[in-house]
Amino acid sequence: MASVLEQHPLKAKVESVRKSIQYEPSYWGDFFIRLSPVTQEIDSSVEKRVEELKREMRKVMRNTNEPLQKMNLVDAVQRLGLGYDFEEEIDEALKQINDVCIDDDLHAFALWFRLLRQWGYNTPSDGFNKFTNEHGKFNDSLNSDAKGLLSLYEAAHLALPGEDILDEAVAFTMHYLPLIKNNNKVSVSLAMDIERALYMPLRKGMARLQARQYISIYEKDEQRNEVLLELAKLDCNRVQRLLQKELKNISLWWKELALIEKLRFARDRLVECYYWALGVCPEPHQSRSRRVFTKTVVLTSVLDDIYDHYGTIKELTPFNDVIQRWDMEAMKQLPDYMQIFIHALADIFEEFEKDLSPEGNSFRVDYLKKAMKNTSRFYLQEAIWGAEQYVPTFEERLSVSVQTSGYPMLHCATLVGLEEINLTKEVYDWVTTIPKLVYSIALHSRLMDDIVDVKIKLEEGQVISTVQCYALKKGISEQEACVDLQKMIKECCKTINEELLKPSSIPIVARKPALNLNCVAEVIYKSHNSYDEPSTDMKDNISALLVNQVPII
Ligand SMILES: CC(C)=CCC/C(C)=C/COP(=O)(O)OP(=O)(O)O
Repeated sequence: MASVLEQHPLKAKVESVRKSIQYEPSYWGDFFIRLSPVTQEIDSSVEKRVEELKREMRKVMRNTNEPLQKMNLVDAVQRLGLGYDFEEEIDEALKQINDVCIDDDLHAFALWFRLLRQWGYNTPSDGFNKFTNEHGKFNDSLNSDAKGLLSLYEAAHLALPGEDILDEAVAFTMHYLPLIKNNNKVSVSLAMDIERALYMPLRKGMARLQARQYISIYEKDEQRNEVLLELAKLDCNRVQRLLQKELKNISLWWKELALIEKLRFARDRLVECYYWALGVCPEPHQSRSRRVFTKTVVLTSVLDDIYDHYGTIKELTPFNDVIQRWDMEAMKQLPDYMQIFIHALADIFEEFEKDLSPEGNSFRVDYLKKAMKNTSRFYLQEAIWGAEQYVPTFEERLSVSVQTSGYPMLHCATLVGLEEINLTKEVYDWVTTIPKLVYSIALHSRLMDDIVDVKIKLEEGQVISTVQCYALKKGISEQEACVDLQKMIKECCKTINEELLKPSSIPIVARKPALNLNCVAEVIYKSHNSYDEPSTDMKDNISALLVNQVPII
């Protein structure tokens, strides 16, 4: 069969130029390899104390009956990153809360709504009408209720498509929260929480990062539960030691592979990829998922650099053919750097197969292989468009760039590594067909990435982005296009919220990673492409999660 390039009418125009781009070297170098093993030893007395505190907390959760107290407790447990250990208690508490009629207190109602929606209940939003006037606007009398406003703001990020009242809630709270934050009647912890929320609402942040930040807020809260606070701190440090060990092993693999020493044009971002994995699979037991994810994404990053910057079109077409055929013999005709890459790729897939086959799950790896082939195919399409200076329509551009966001493949990679061994083929068929949920996270991350990159000058031979295609379609400036695309991003978030509600034939463990992938995109592409150029924020976040222990007293 003829390759995409040969079929293309503009083939004659393709003249290959090797582009070179200099990325910053890895900020972390060997840092995680050199971490001393003493700090990684999990102290058995800490383990013992953690178990005691957990037992104590289970009792507290079961014995708390007053609805608002119960809700505040569930919220604190989840926000402190301990939800994974109290699933049954939370489930039980939310079943009870679901049947309770919440009064006219804004904080209580908004918290009730958010906790239930987060847990997959399709709680109706019309209960917010009691806080609005006859024109559908929130009552200005609420503007001094700092806690209520914050809860309303957080709840509004759980909106489904068409829930205009929650758009109104975001606008209303975003107007008043910055004003009320500095009011001296607002407690220190509440002011800190408002500041955090305005920067990153709960629904959009990475769970472990938010847990680390919330420990610093919760310890200043006069109504804190001391048992819960101690547990959160010890657990955070304990999990950090486990993650350091995990990252050390992955870093040793990466060092031994020495891919970047051989392919100097590529980004060296192993630690950032692990941070990405930690955002998607935040629970301590999800070690295999993080490993599969990290190895897949770090090689995808190199693949992206081969297609975007280094490979010439003449090299890329046979390179893609070899990936499509997954034929290691056929790669001998390729340049050395491509052979080195393909070897590394084949090796990780072999490792995944070996890992999954004893539990009868090696079939999962076939799905990931297919997803990787797809990504390569679409990367090639972009490279060809770039070389030909082809200007796709917005719709054409989207059909490719949603795929090259990498998110459909990375969702699949997460499901490949998942520790739940009984996931059926139906789940993998589902993710591979790019259902609404996966499409929405892919579109969301693509648009976020392209919006932050819009200030970067197009390299010679690079295809124009979705932002530029949209601006051309509408006859508007790139800045105006960004405003419209931001609205599209908001709609994606609402669709994602909807797709995460119960019931579904796809278990929540397979859908939840989509939300987490979305949150990582929010954090990484917030104001800048912090994957390409790791920002101070990103370095600080990585240090908070993987380097600095929480002070215990
Ligand atoms: C989500 C994935 C796959 C992460 C791997 C690393 C990667 C390709 C990041 C995006 O880089 P970019 O901004 O250069 O991407 P693109 O070339 O698609 O614009």
